[in-house]
Amino acid sequence: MTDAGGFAGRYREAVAARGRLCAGIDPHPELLEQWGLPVSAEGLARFGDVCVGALGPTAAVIKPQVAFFEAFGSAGMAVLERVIAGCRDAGALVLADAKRGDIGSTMAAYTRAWLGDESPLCADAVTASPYLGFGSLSPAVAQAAETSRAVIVLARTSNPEGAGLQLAQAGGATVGQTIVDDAAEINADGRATVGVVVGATRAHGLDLGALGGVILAPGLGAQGAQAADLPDLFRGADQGWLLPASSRGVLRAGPDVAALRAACEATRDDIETALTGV
Ligand SMILES: O=c1ccn([C@@H]2O[C@H](COP(=O)(O)O)[C@@H](O)[C@H]2O)c(=O)[nH]1
Repeated sequence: MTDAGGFAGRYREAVAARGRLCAGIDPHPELLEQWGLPVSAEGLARFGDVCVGALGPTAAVIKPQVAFFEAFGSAGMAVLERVIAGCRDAGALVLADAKRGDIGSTMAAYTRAWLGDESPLCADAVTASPYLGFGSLSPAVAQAAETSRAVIVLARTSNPEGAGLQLAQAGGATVGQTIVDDAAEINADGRATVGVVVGATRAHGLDLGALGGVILAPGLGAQGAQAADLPDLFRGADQGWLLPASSRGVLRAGPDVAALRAACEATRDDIETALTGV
């Protein structure tokens, strides 16, 4: 798969049609129970089917949290493969939230798993940790650029524990800002190959103006962030690239497919209203 505009065109098309929401699929054991499902690979599969049916045709971007599938071993990963394929077939972009990061040679193997056309886990984008050095992500960035996909790197995460590392000074800027700047440099070609994670849970202090890529902003709903916070938090950023994310806040509306879809649409509408003022 190649196209001249890279990931940027596919992403802009998806959010223009469906709005700015990344809907998370996080099958917490508590949610399986709340949905009346067994905490087993079978329950996970039924949870996944409902999510694909409800969110696949509605959300611009769907973010399965890989950890909740891994917890069930190979059976869980088989479910994840079906969820990824089902959401992509329904027209959503899939962002695998795997937060991979390792030395370059191992990163190349992770890249084959999450961004390789031949892989059953192949997604449109994957989250990555740049804390072995931004350059260690080069295999993923190169593969993403070549195949019109994206790598979304952790810059300023939504959890309070991230501050010590991400706000540390590194050569006149915070560590988080150096990640954003490294991403912006790659995105100067207009392809939006590298996005960043910036939590919506607190002021981040980053200059995102030159990023030119997705700003994944988790924290809406269960972590306490609200759509109304977004315009101020992301003032100065190109809000066309802002992609607020919610998992449990939407998933709690299940297991009824129509109710889950309505919760996804309502969250998306709140975000669009907050960002556009209409
Ligand atoms: O900084 C980060 C990076 C990733 N996440 C992930 O997003 C979802 C949030 O789930 P909620 O249920 O909406 O709280 C989850 O998969 C996290 O691993 C994040 O929260 N913060």
